[in-house]
Amino acid sequence: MDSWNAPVATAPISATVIVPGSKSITNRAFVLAALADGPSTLRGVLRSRDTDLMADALRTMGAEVTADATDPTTVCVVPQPLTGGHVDCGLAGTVMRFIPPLAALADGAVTVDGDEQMRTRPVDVILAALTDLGVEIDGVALPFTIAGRGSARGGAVTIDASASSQFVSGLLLSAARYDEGVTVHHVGKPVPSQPHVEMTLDMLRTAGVVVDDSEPNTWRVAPGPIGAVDRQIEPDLSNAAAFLAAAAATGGSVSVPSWPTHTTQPGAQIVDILVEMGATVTRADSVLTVTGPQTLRGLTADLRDVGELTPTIAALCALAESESVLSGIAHLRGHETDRLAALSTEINRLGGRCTETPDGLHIVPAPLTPGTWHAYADHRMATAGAIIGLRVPGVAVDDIDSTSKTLPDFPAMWRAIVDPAALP
Ligand SMILES: O=C(O)C1=C[C@@H](OP(=O)(O)O)[C@@H](O)[C@H](O)C1
Ligand SMILES: C=C(OP(=O)(O)O)C(=O)O
Repeated sequence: MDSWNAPVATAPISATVIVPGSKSITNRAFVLAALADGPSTLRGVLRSRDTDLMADALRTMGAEVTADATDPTTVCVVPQPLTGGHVDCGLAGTVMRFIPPLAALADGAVTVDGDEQMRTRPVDVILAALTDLGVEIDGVALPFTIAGRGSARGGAVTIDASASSQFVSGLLLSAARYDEGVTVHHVGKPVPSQPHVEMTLDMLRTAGVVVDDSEPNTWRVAPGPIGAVDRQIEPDLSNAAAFLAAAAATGGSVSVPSWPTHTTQPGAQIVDILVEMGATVTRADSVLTVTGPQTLRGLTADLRDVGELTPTIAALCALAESESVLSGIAHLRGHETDRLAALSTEINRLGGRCTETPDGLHIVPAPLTPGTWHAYADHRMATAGAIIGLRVPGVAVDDIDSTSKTLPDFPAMWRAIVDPAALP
């Protein structure tokens, strides 16, 4: 694989970026549509490795998932009786954690496997929960097999979801189709990425599912139909964050149209974080614009709710003029790669000063030097390298293609904002 020379910003970046649909909303919408009481139309769907894997998984299990011939981001999903099959989850946490509860409703065995690197990402909690709910499963890690029986009993289950909010979301998304519904009770350290759980609840309610979340750490989904929807998917705000960070890093301005007024996406919180680091933000109609400061400040923040923003934020912290303490993100050790180890190794490789703490990172200003930035097959590590490369000449990202996990056009989009004159 060829390494990619990160383009250097020779002037403050000034750009407008059209950001494709949200990975998290797309993959939830796919699951709900496959379980719904009629055909759904999803518009503004993200087309990327993670979302195409989800579409393939549902097709394998019998659902009709068809992209519009002229607009691949408009997808029609027609539910069909679910059957067994083989599912590849790649490196997509949403596929590995959202498919097993749905597979329990299939008539036949569903085997699930994924990338080599996926085998170390936690999945045992959701498999144990399904076993408690009466589902027969062979395996506690990838590859595993769910013995779908065409229906599942459901009931109440207690889990420790501190390693991933996706354990909760996965169980809730299919829960209405279980005979007794499903009640999930969490015990243990706090559930990370709470906005992603809110996103699940919000999308279930939009589909007419009755969910009770009135007790802390307990979610009750009543049995019943899941309504078909015609849904416009919001831009992916965590992907948008990398482009807004380019404005923050270079003292430039980046605008993102169609920024939602209300959203459950944790990526929206990048705006407050960039303001904390010295940026200014304006909004005109639906266009959000971030303008970077002359001097980027370090950040002290608990990122538990917004863990997936960490690589983007850490890249900015490595460029900042004061120290940063990022906490609440021990669970990132189970993301696409151990992100705390990866970020500290790569920042230090370029001459930076970053140390891992038990639940985060401590980053101290230091001049950065040229070198190779390793992505570890992690899309957000790759974009973090690109952000640092804006300000540090000679940074090469070893695997920029890993960005295809959620944003296949990233290299061209990045080139377009840094060096618009070079466009064909
Ligand atoms: O439900 C979702 O769509 C996601 C939940 C979060 O996972 P964790 O709770 O495992 O961090 C987030 O990091 C991931 O990118 C997407
Ligand atoms: C943690 C992430 O992804 P996944 O859905 O694979 O968990 C992410 O996109 O930052």
